[in-house]
Amino acid sequence: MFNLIEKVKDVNPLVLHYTNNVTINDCANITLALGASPLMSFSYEEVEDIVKIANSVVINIGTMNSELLNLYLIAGKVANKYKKPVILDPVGVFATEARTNLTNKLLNEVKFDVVKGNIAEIKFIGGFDVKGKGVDSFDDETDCTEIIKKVAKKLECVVAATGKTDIITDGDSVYKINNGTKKLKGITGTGCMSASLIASFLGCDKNTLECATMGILTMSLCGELADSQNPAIGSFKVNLMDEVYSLNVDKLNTYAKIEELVLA
Ligand SMILES: Nc1ncnc2c1ncn2[C@@H]1O[C@H](COP(=O)(O)OP(=O)(O)O)[C@@H](O)[C@H]1O
Ligand SMILES: Cc1ncsc1CCOP(=O)(O)O
Ligand SMILES: [Mg+2]
Repeated sequence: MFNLIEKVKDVNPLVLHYTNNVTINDCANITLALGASPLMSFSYEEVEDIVKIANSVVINIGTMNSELLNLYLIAGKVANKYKKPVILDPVGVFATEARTNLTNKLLNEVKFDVVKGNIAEIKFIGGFDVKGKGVDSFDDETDCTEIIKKVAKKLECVVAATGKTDIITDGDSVYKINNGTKKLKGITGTGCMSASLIASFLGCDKNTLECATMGILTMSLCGELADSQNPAIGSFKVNLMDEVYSLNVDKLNTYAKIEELVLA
């Protein structure tokens, strides 16, 4: 699986984003740092043409508005039509009824390959009680593996839930990642950027579970490495980008704290 870090650079997939206007620039830059090509769009006019040329599609509802609701739906459906892998980031799904309704509509009408959110967002989609505020999760205390597996079974796709321990599962096999640093919560967009990383891997390989795992591992591990000298928060963000740019198989072999649980 770690060889995907080289494959993504060789393939240089085109990663189409329908994303929020808070972290859009960071998503573009992290995609480039990993070795893929970002493309952002807010246009109805080009959906069909632009999805056709993309290798993968991100739909992130973070700053949705009434004009964008249908765009996300159309983009998702066109991605399905052209068999392009598509990932949903249901940012703040638990925060407002409008976000909940949009997410439910997307999940009902689009077949997603991956749904990625923080643990509170994913638990909420599964119908569980959550601890969160706005776009942030405070749901880190207990092991949520069984809950996240249930959500993956319900959604019939790979689910990636981020937190102190990241959990990635297709409902049967599970990867748990114990890299990371609290500082990743101190800058906005580390969740959004994780979706960009997953989509970059999805654009170059067919193993959805491994691509999702590598996307989350890249963020958590690079965050940990970026924090090794305890930099202040602004420098941490710069270091994070540098670590993603220089991540390789050797570093993954040395530092990844990843556990695989396979169905007995
Ligand atoms: N308490 C924590 N300790 C270490 N890493 C964390 C912690 N919480 C989140 N992370 C990491 O931060 C990144 C973003 O996750 P998260 O903050 O859950 O997403 P979001 O930004 O969507 O809310 C992930 O790589 C995750 O592993
Ligand atoms: C703060 C904020 N508000 C709307 S979208 C957004 C960015 C959320 O980014 P992330 O989910 O990566 O924390
Ligand atoms: Mg998020």
